[in-house]
Amino acid sequence: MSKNSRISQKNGSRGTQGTGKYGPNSSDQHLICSKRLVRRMIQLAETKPHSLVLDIGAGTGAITMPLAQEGLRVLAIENDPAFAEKLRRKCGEADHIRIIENDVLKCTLPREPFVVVSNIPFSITTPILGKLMDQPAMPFQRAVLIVEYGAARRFTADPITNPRILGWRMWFDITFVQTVSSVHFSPPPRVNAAILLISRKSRPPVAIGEHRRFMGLALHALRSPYMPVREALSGIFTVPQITRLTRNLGIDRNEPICSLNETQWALTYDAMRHYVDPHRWPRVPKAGWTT
Ligand SMILES: C[S@@+](CC[C@H](N)C(=O)[O-])C[C@H]1O[C@@H](n2cnc3c(N)ncnc32)[C@H](O)[C@@H]1O
Repeated sequence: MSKNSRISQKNGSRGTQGTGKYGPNSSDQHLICSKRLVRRMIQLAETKPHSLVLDIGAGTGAITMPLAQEGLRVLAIENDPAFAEKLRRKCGEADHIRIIENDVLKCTLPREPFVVVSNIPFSITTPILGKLMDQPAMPFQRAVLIVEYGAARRFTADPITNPRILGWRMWFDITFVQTVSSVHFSPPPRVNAAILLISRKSRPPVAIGEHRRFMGLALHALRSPYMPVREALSGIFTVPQITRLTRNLGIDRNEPICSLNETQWALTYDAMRHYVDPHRWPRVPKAGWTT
């Protein structure tokens, strides 16, 4: 594995197999105990031979080991010292598995294309997804993740009311694959889980180079998601421009702004770029913004 491929919480019941109650993740250690579930996840990842695959929150290797057996290059990230040590012992000298004992949120992601197959710690689901998708220019390609059921529903729901999720869904397809019963984990979490599939859009409706400016529009327009389109866009477009735009979008000016789908957002962004004076464009958010 190249040097460049370095990887520069609150619910569920308490786990007891890692550092346990004195460790960093005592409520986040629900280990997979179903080989069939792991096989399904690997199948959904559609990796190519020698793909670089990240296992975020690798635990004792329920996903890492089968990934390595497929001949894939695996980067296993685990911040519990006891789990990391168990994993190191299991992996032995395997040179295509690299273990990073660190907090995933402090790691630098690889600079080469990579895939993620993980049963992630539920309590940091949003920060992990943000790390993967807030900067779509990064080489992250695809993820098969076990997340909490409610989170999987939230990230795939329509209408999209949250600008950060809109930003993710403009460049990535996010799909709810299936519910996963809590009996497939040890100890079982209090809630069911789900498989979430994320894949980079091959033809995103807005170019990657426009991402920050698009986020300016999304943050401004969705500041109050159920506001009528005519009001939400009034600081940017003139009244005649809004009339023309809503006609082109095939919607009523009084519909809530959150009712726009990804294609309609792209058309709105395009109209702003072409017909609106730049001094009326919403401010571009600073690097590191989140909502
Ligand atoms: C749900 S368990 C999954 C373990 C293993 N992948 C499995 O499926 O059996 C989540 C794992 O993430 C680890 N973890 C929690 N917070 C973390 C963080 N900030 N950075 C890295 N690993 C973390 C926990 O120690 C735990 O091993």
